[in-house]
Order: sequence, then structure tokens, then C-alpha cells
Amino acid sequence: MALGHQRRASFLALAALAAVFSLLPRYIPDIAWVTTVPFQLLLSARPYASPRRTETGMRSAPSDLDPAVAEKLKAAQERISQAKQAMAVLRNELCGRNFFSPEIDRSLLIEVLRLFAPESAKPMREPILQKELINMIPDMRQDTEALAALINAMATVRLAYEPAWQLLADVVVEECSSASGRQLVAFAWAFATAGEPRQDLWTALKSMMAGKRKELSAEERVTFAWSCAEVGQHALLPGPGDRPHPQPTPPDTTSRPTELFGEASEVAAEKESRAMLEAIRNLDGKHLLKNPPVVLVPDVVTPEQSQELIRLADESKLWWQSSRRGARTAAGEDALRTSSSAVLSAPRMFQEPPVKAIRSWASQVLKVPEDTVEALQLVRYQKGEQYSTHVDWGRKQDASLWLGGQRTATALIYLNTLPKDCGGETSFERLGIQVSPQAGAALVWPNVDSSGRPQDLVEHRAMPVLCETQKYAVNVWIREKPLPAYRGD
Ligand SMILES: O=C(O)CCC(=O)C(=O)O
Ligand SMILES: [Fe+2]
Repeated sequence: MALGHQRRASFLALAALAAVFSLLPRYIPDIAWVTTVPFQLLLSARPYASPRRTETGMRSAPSDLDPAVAEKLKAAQERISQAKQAMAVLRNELCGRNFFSPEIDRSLLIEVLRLFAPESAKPMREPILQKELINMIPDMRQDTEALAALINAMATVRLAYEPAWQLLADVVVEECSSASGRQLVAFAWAFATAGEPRQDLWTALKSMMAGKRKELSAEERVTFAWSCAEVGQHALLPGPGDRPHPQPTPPDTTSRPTELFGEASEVAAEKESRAMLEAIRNLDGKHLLKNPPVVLVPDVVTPEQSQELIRLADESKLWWQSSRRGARTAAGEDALRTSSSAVLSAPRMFQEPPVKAIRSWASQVLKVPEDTVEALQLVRYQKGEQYSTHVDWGRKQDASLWLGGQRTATALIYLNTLPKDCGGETSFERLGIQVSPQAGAALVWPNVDSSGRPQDLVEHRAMPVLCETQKYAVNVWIREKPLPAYRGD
């Protein structure tokens, strides 16, 4: 018993040390390797870790090997060993729990999965983790708390491994009628962050929520509504006799949906809309059109700030295929988006100097409070990628309207210049405007008219990028009202 306490105390001390070390590389980039050392210690100090945890199952390399081959072999052995240790931690945290088990350590899960999240939106290819997840998830069927913790951690690190997400969705659809309202919010947030559009999943989540919505705090309701909105679902419950809709759910006038949160208004408040139009008309920049005002403001961010923003998204592995989100054209049809996006929504992102600079610029020049500025969304287009014609404002089924009201304006800041003939222009066909990406400049336009009505006229598209140079930009969307803080790590 005493020994157990000692081990737990030393584990906690090492966990604190690991946390400190894991922050260091953000400030001293060349010492990223240091973090693996405390992590190894952390894994080996975990009180319940298996005694076989350091075994790799491989013999050590014979000494007469070519040094380059020996080096590679050693690296492979270490990788396998680390993967096995990490898997032991996942299993110990999540499987076979009972009443007496300690609380699941969510930050440990996140750190373990972070080791395997690839650099960008690319799929996770670690076979040991793939196999373990597929084996583990069915064992967790009855344990909604463990499922919620796992999918939350997977969403937080943007772990892109489709079979695991599909299996989790199956388990949630089939087994989770006993989930609490709070757990349903956790599921919804995680699946929305992963951009999971499966209709059966969302129908199940919403109908399970029907009996539980009274358990929720206002913040949890908003998070659930936001999650629905993220995947193009509205936060209404299908009424009796409703047929399943193809994704995304079109407005349904034939059935009488039972209200979960009700419908929000598409129309923005007149005062805020009028003030926004006035602010855009007064911007210092190149006025491309008078009505509605479309303005190109130069030098909003420096090349260093642009680099830093991209680095933040890369380093935190935030890139995510945008195509699964429910973007719409002005006529309400599906828009095609083949680019990747990265939302800087984690609380720590709001402390990063370039993020602060952009938010404060938007707030100053557009004369709005800073908490009406959405979390910045970076977009990246590789050769051939595009975003077809769409509007940035939300329809009344879009539950994100509950969060901060309508998107009254967009400021799209280009982070790099595309060479001539490389495409990638932002094109407003109805207004006859086409703008080529120019580093540091912001293209600003209103999404509503002066009475607050959303405008079809400002529909726009990102033309396909035609060269190897990637296009980077950042969407700064202004809402009518202050936004609650998003959840995440
Ligand atoms: O990349 C562009 O030029 C436009 C991007 C855009 O319209 C959007 O992300 O909503
Ligand atoms: Fe847009």
C-alpha cells in the first residue's frame, strides 16, 4: 500500500515534469527531443503499467550490422516499444473499469494520442494503434464514460483514422441510450470536431438528447447546438413519421419537428448590421465596390505573423479536410470544398501574438467587441483544390446562429501571394469581382444588408489553385453578438 502511494506520488511528480517539458519546445524549438524523455518516464512510472511494458519482443541488433541499418533498426524498435507502451496506457485507462477505478486521466489520453496524430489532415498510419483501437472500442460498449473520454481525446488531437471513427459511431448509435446529457454533449462535440456527417449518428444523438435536455447547463446546450451546426445539422428533433434525409439536412416543411432548441433567426439585428456596413465603408483600403462595399485592405499582417499562424496550425496538427463540413450555396445546395482548414479555437491560441493582433485589428477597424470575432479559421489549398460558390452566412437551421447570431461580415486575410496564372482567386460572380491572393491583405465584405437580411449577392468561391505553391488564408468572421468560448484542449 505504502509502496503504491510512493509510486503514485512519483508518477504525479513525473507527470508535472513532463507537462513542463512538453511546453518547452514551443519556446525553444530545437529541443523537441527532450519531451520524449519525460514521456518515457511518465509511461514507465504509471502505477498500473504492465511489468512487460518495456519489452519490444525483438532481439537487439547484431553488432556486425551496417551502422546505418543498425540505426534504422534501433529507431524502429524504439518506435514499436513506444507504441506498445502507449497502447498499454490507453487500455489501462479505458478498458475493464469498474466502480473503484480511478477517474480517467483525459490529459494523459490526449498526450498519448498526440504521439500518433500525423502532421496534417493525413490519415494516422500507426498499425499498432490502428489495431488496438479497433480491438478496444467494442470492449468499451457498456462504458459511456470511457467512450466519451476516448472520442474526446481523438477529436482534440484530430486523429484521422476513419475505421475507428466509424466503429465509434456504430457503438454510440447502438449502445448509448443510457448516456447522460453531459456525455451526449461530449459525443456531439467530438464527432463534430471530426466532421462526422453520418445521418444515423446525428439522428440518434438528437433523439437521445430529447429526454435529457433538461439536465444540461446553458453552455452545454450551446455546445450541442454548435456541434450540430458544425456538420450541417439543425438542432431540431425529427418528429414522428419523419424520413431520414440525405446529408446535409434540407429544410423540411412537410413534418412538424419537435423542438430541441428551436430555430434561430437568420436576420441580424438592424443596429449591428447598419454599424457594420458603415465601418466597412470607412475602411482604409482599395474600395472594389461601393454597394455592397467590398474593400481590399493592404498590410494587415506581416510575413512573420503569417508564417507564425501557419506554424501554429502545423505544430498543433490542426489541419482537417474541409470537405465534410456542411457548406451551402445561396440557394441552399451543397458546396464543394476540397481544401483543408484549421480552426484556432483552443484557449491557448487566443494568447498567441499573431492571433491577438488579427482579432484586435478586426475589432478596431470594424468597430465591434473582440468576443464577436469567431475563432480564426485558416484555410489551405494545394494544387487543384478549391471551394465552390457559397455564402458565409448561416441559414435558420444552422444552430450556430444560437451562439452569436448571424455572421455580419467576413474579413479574408491572404497569408501569401500566389504567382501570376496560379489561380486561387476569390471570385464574386454576381458582383463581377475577382481578387488574387496578396500576402498580408484583407478582403472585407458584409454578409447582411443594412436591415440585417443575409445577402445572396455576396456569394463567392475560391478558384482552384493551379500551381505547386499552396494558398494560405485566414477567415475572420464577425458575429452579431458575443460568442461563448468554444470547447477543446
Ligand atoms: O479562399 C478563398 O479565397 C475564399 C475562402 C472562403 O470563402 C471561405 O473559406 O469561406
Ligand atoms: Fe467564404
